[in-house]
Amino acid sequence: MVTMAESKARQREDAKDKRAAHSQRVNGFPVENKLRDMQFKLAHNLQCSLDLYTTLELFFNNVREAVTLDGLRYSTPTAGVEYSLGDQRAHTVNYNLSTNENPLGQIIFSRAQKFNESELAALEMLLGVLYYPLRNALLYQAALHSSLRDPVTGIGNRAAWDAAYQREVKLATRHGTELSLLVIDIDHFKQVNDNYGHQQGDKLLKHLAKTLQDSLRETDQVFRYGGEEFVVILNNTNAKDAALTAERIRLQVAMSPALINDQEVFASVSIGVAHLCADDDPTSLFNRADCAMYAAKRAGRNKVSCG
Ligand SMILES: Nc1nc2c(ncn2[C@@H]2O[C@H](COP(=O)(O)OP(=O)(O)OP(=O)(O)O)[C@@H](O)[C@H]2O)c(=O)[nH]1
Repeated sequence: MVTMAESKARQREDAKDKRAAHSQRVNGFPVENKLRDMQFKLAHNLQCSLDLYTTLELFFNNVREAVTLDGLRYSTPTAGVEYSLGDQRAHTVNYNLSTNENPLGQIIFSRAQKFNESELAALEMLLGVLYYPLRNALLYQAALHSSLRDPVTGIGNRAAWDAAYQREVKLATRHGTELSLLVIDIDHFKQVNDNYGHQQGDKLLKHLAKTLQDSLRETDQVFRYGGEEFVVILNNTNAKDAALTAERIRLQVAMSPALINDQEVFASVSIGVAHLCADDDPTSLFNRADCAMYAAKRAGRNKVSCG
């Protein structure tokens, strides 16, 4: 049997529970307390990585727990990043992000239905948590990028080459796919330095890196190995096509003068080609391409030789 006092107390408790439930969710949408918990959880999760793409994925997945979203697009022209997550839909909301005047890029949320005011407020609250992790991820990416770039030519440096080469040989060996390698050395480069000075020599290196990149497919990878030597990894490329590619590069270099001290200076390159065989490892493949390059030099320069 329930007394009158007990019944009143129970009614008071029920009303309290209802108010609490209401403050957690209105029309299926989480409000203040819940959002604060989500902000806290998001801030915690975003501490887990300095990688830009992981940061954006964590953010997207966490925000989706608070607001229904189909897609997110992030772009920053300054860092050359464009990244999409989920499915992009008709209704979008854009935010330009910055801290202390430093641009951090643009985020576009999208979904099939319109966003309402309280959802926009929630997105903005959660975006507030993203600013500093995003800034740190961008700084980390810039540091990583510059540690792997050759400052003279802007292409991958020796460290980038080492990592990429080991990885590509391992992958090609494991999957049984074709892989070829070019070792490219500028002919008589010392004369350019001697005649025009080191700064102009650097200009020629830059010009050559661009000519190489323009002569290759996007999936080919070109690096400055050191000094006036470049290396190119050709994925999914057999020996015959690698030799044709090398010949195309040789001709392109010979036909594209660099502008040095307002004069057109023609350079040439000697190229060694090697194709990955069943019993090759990264060192043996490289040595064959390198020896072939020296054979091309001995044969008179401005030549392609296959090892
Ligand atoms: N400007 C400039 N010169 C460099 C750089 N790195 C190496 N060099 C120069 O590259 C030249 C290489 O000379 P060598 O090894 O004799 O080769 P080469 O003159 O190209 O002759 P061959 O390779 O035999 O055709 C040297 O003068 C180096 O100082 C660089 O970053 N910038």
